[in-house]
Amino acid sequence: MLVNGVWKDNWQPVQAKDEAGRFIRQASPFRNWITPDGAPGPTGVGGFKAEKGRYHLYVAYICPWASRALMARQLKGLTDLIGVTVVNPRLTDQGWQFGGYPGAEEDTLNGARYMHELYTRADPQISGRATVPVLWDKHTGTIVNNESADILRMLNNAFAEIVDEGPDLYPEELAGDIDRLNEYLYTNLNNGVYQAGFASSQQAYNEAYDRVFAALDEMESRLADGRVYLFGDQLTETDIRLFVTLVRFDAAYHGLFRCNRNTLRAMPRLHAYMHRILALDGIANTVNLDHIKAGYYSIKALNPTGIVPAGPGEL
Ligand SMILES: N[C@@H](CCC(=O)N[C@@H](CS)C(=O)NCC(=O)O)C(=O)O
Repeated sequence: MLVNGVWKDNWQPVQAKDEAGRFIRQASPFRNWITPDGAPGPTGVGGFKAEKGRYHLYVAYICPWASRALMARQLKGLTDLIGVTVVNPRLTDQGWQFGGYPGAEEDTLNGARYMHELYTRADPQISGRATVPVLWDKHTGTIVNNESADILRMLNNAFAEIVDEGPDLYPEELAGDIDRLNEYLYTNLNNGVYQAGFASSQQAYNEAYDRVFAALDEMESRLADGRVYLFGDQLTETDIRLFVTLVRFDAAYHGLFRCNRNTLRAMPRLHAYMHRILALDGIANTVNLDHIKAGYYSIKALNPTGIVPAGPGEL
């Protein structure tokens, strides 16, 4: 991680935890928004007007948070407006690296070798982890935002005056319900699997495991009335947020993170729901099973040998 702009290479063992051994995720420092006219968004400062070719996304296919942003870019028809660079799925002592793995790309935009170089370019004194996703502004040479919840929401309408495509992922009439279900799913499932995986006490693991499966059971029941998506016929950002965890479940969380009461495949409605979303136009391009497995199983603190399991071969 970065400390006052300098990289300290003990990345892996230093996951933050509370007194009961529960994994704590750090808050994202860059919280500006792209808006149609460059006015400030809900957080941060203004100056980031929606323009074709001005912004770039740095992502990892292994990463569920980055994949939220990739999915929104795809669903909202923004692939020609916002470029993407995919990092190497295997974590190094210097964090995320560019190139050096099939499907990983060099940083032709900024010429960085590691993601942390972009963070210090944006803020030479920065402290913290150099996470993905990063939404980069080519005009000012800085990070607009590195919080996937913000990026997912801003891509829903920031570019609406240039490209008006895809479903409304945050319809006004559902906003309250979406916010509530997002929070529930984040706490219990999206972050819950990480809390199970990075727990450093039995108690912390047990708590997280119970919450993960309670949430999965609840979502399986929610789909029992035959609804297509979580809120009915309309795909929303909550579906994206659930999907990115489901699509990694059998390949990474079931084994590496010990969320092993059952596989996702054993939950027929959720499994079919996951495939329904995977089949949407362009979404399969945002999912790379090889990167997911190679990436998660490269976390040395959890898998010192680095051996990547052969299965599951398909989702
Ligand atoms: N709150 C952030 C979390 C992003 C995050 O934790 N990304 C992970 C990959 S899945 C990462 O980059 N980890 C590198 C690190 O922690 O050093 C978001 O949702 O955008």
